[in-house]
Amino acid sequence: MQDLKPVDEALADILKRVTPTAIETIALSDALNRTLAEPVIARTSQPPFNGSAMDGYALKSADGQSGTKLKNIGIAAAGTPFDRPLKSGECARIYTGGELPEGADSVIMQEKVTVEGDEVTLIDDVKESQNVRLKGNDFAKDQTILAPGKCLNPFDLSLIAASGHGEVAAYQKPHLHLLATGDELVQPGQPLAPGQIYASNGFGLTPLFAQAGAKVKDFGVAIDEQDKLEEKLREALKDEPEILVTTGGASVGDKDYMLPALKAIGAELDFWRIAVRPGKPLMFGRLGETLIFGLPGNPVSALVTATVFVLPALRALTGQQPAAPLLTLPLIADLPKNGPRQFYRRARLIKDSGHLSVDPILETDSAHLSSMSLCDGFIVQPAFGDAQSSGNLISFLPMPWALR
Ligand SMILES: Nc1nc2c(c(=O)[nH]1)N[C@H]1C(S)=C(S)[C@@H](COP(=O)(O)OP(=O)(O)OC[C@H]3O[C@@H](n4cnc5c(N)ncnc54)[C@H](O)[C@@H]3O)O[C@H]1N2
Ligand code: MOO
Repeated sequence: MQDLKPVDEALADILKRVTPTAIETIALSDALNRTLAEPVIARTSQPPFNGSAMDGYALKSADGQSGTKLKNIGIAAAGTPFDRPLKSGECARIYTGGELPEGADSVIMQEKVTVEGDEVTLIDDVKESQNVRLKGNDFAKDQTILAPGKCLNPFDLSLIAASGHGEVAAYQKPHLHLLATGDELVQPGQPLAPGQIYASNGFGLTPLFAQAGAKVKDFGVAIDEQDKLEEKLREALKDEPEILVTTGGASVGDKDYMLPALKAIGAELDFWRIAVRPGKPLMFGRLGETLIFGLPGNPVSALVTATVFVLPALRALTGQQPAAPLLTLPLIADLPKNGPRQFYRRARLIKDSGHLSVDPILETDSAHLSSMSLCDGFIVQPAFGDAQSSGNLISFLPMPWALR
C-alpha cells in the first residue's frame, strides 16, 4: 500500500503552492476580518492635543496646593479651544475631552474644589499632568500602528479610524468553489427515497470557509459518472477560483471517480492519502492557478480536513500566518493510545470552573455529526501517541466558536 504522508509534510507542500491574493483598497467600514496588506501609518497624533480626562478646572500645577484660591476665567469645552493663555492664579472650567488652555498643565476634577462665583478653591493637591491626556500618548503622527498580516478585529477598526484613515489596503478575498459528488445525495427539505442521504457537507463547509474570509460559491452535486463529473469540474474551475474544494469520491470504490476525473481534465495531483484521522483519502492538486482539495465524502472527514488543510491555505492566501494556534490544556478524562495516523479527536472545552479543560468525545465514526455539533475543537494526538490520563496536558485545536 502507498505510504501515508504525514500531516505536517502535506501542509508544507500545500503552503508552498500558495501566493497571497492581490491587494485592494477598501472602506474601513467593510474591513472587519480582512487582512491588512500594507502598514497603517497614523495621519495624526492621538490625542491630537493635550486634553482633559475629567470634568473640572484646568490650572498651572505650580498653583496646585490644597487651599489655593484661583480665578475662573472661562470655559474650555471639547471641540472649542480656549482663546487666551492661562496666567498664574487663574483656572478655566474644562470638560472631559477639552483641550488644555495654553499655560495650563493639569486638571483638578470638580469634586475636589468648592466654587463661589468665579472663585475656585482647591480642596486637594494637584500634580503636573494630573488628569491630562498628553498629546501623542496613544500614538504619534507617522507612527506605524498596525503591520501587514493583521486580520482586523473591531478594536483594530477603532484604532485605524482614530489614526485618520477611512480606507485600508487589504488582500482580496479568495474565491472558493465547492462541488459535492454522489448519486445518493438529496438536498435537505426534500423527501428521502430508499438509499438516499441528505447532502450535509456544503452546509458546514460554506460558512467555515466564509468565516475564514473566502467568497464561497457552491456548484451543487455531481453524479457518479466520470464524464458528468469532469463536466461539473470544468464548470467549477471556469472562473479560475483560487481554491476548488470537492467532497466525496476520493476513496478506492469503483464509483470513486474524483482522482481519474481530475487527472482527465489536466489537474496535476501533488499527493493523495494522508496520515490523518479522519480524512485519509485527501487529494491535493492544481489546475493553472487554482488549488484543488479533494476532501473525503464522509461528513466528519470533510469538516476535519477542511479545518486542518484548507483553512491554513485560505489564511496564507490572505497574507495571514497559516498555522492555527494550538492550546495546551489539561484533559478531564482518559484518552486511548493512537494508531498510525495523526488523530483529530472531537472534544468539548469545559469552561465552568474559570479554568479551561478538555473533555474528549470518544465517538470516532467519520459520519457521526451529533458529536461534531457537541465538540468545540479537536485534540491533536500524534501518530502512535501514547494513551493519556485525566490531568495530562494535550494539544487542542479550537474552532472559532469554541469560547462562546
Ligand atoms: N476499501 C476501502 N474503503 C474505504 C477506504 C479505504 O482506505 N479502503 N477509506 C475509507 C475512508 S477513511 C473514507 S474517509 C471514505 C471516503 O470516501 P469517499 O471520499 O470516496 O466518499 P464517498 O464514498 O463519496 O462518501 C462517503 C460517505 O459520505 C457520504 N457523503 C458524501 N458526500 C456527502 C455530502 N455532501 N453530504 C453528506 N454526506 C455525504 C456518502 O453518502 C457516504 O456515506 O472511504 C472509506 N472507504
Ligand atoms: O479517513 Mo476516513 O475519514 O477515517 O473515515
